[in-house]
Amino acid sequence: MNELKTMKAYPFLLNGEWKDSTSEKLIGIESPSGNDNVGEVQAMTEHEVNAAIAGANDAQQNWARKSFAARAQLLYAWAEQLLEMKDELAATIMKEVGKGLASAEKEVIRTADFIKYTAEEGKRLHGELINGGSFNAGSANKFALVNRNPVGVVLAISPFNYPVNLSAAKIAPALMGGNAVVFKPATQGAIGGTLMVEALDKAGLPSGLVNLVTGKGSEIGDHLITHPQIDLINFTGGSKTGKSISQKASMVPVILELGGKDPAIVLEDADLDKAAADIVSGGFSYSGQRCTAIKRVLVQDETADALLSKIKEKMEGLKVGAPEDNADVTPLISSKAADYVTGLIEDALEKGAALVKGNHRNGNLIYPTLLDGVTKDMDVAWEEPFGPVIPVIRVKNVEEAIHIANESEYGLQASIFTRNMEKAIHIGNELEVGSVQINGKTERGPDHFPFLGVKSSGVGVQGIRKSIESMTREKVTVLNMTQG
Ligand SMILES: NC(=O)c1ccc[n+]([C@@H]2O[C@H](COP(=O)([O-])OP(=O)(O)OC[C@H]3O[C@@H](n4cnc5c(N)ncnc54)[C@H](O)[C@@H]3O)[C@@H](O)[C@H]2O)c1
Repeated sequence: MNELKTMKAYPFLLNGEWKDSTSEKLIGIESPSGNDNVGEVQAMTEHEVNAAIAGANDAQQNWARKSFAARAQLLYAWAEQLLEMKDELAATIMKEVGKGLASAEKEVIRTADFIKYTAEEGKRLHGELINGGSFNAGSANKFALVNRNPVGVVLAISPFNYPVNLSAAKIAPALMGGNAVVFKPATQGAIGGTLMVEALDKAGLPSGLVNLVTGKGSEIGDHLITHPQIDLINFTGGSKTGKSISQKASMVPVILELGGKDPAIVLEDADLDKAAADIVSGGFSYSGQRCTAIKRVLVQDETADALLSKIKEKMEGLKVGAPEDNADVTPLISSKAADYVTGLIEDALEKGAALVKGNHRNGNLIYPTLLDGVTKDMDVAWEEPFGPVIPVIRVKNVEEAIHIANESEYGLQASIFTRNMEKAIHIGNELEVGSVQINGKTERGPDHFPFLGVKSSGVGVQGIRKSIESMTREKVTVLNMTQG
């Protein structure tokens, strides 16, 4: 494994061995700035994918018999190894997905914390004993022992934007629950994913318990998700892919974390400085390439001018440039992604939106862009840009803000900025989203909070305890006591 670091073509881990694919096909990974080849990963064959799933299935039998304490030991060791590899991992995340170096380092540290907390939380997963007599007197001689059992082999498919964190956020709870994992990282993000698995391997991973599958999702995705030995699919990515997975994975449970169009609803009594600061960091950090980025602002007309001028002012503080320089706004993941964002901006401007700031492009780097006067006929009012553009939609009143917020196909999170807590809670109750943030930006975490999306934003619940629960199932054993 020592040679892994110096190789440009990264191998995959199959049943305890690091291998090159017999396909002899490699997938090149370019940095988002487009001027650096970060490395290559293997395009695995269907035969190799089958071996990965079969190996995981075999390894799971032994692992399921291990105590929670023994499973936790592997996770602690994994977290240690990740921290030892922090610099290498952070540099890889930076180059591969164009994230500022400091944020990339934070991603690694947060991941190690996540894994350790998962080990702790897993050890506290106690079963339950239910007395039948609480339903009716005739059942008083029955006791249900309710235990949590693994589902079997979990297929973990992760997106590019947090290639280490969102992958470990599937793998660690799955392992703690007694499952084996077949892990398919996003193509861009696959090197970070590979190094993360290397850390797990160094930590003493039993052979086959986590197998790494690399290749293009569009080529091997269907084969993976319809494989009969996959027992649960845990997917994070775009809503289109997620929906197609849920349709094809017939009778196999799915957990889907998908796209979002999180609104920030700003009322006239809000602390506008706080709202503007949160909108700027929530909308533009990592160039808006976050599922929970603020992706539209709904503001009452009489407050809009003051809010816009504060947002504009705070945008001056954003650093735009290279991930190596810790910029907040860096080149987008691909030219296709940048073209998409440019198209949304152009459509809005053609239809009469006012450009407050930005709309400047250099390669895949799009400068933070603020649009005022966005109306419902513009694509940017509804589509997820996954880029640094914030559309501001002016509304007459709170009811209109709630209506437009709920008209979206997405329902991940929403922010409400107001000093009136009762009003905030009322609005929050009306919003069709998984989480509401009162006086704060939309964001994932802390990682032990439940995390979910509704409508096209997802199915199932994650968050450390919830993730373990979502990837295990209850098993009920009924003791029928002899009456007497
Ligand atoms: N809700 C959340 O928690 C959350 C978190 C991060 C990202 N996201 C969403 O992810 C998207 C951005 O990530 P992305 O561009 O990597 O998403 P994507 O859907 O393009 O890819 C996600 C993963 O799916 C794989 N994939 C592609 N086609 C597949 C197929 N047919 N079958 C199986 N797998 C396939 C990809 O290789 C990758 O590993 C955004 O929409 C964002 O909102 C959501």
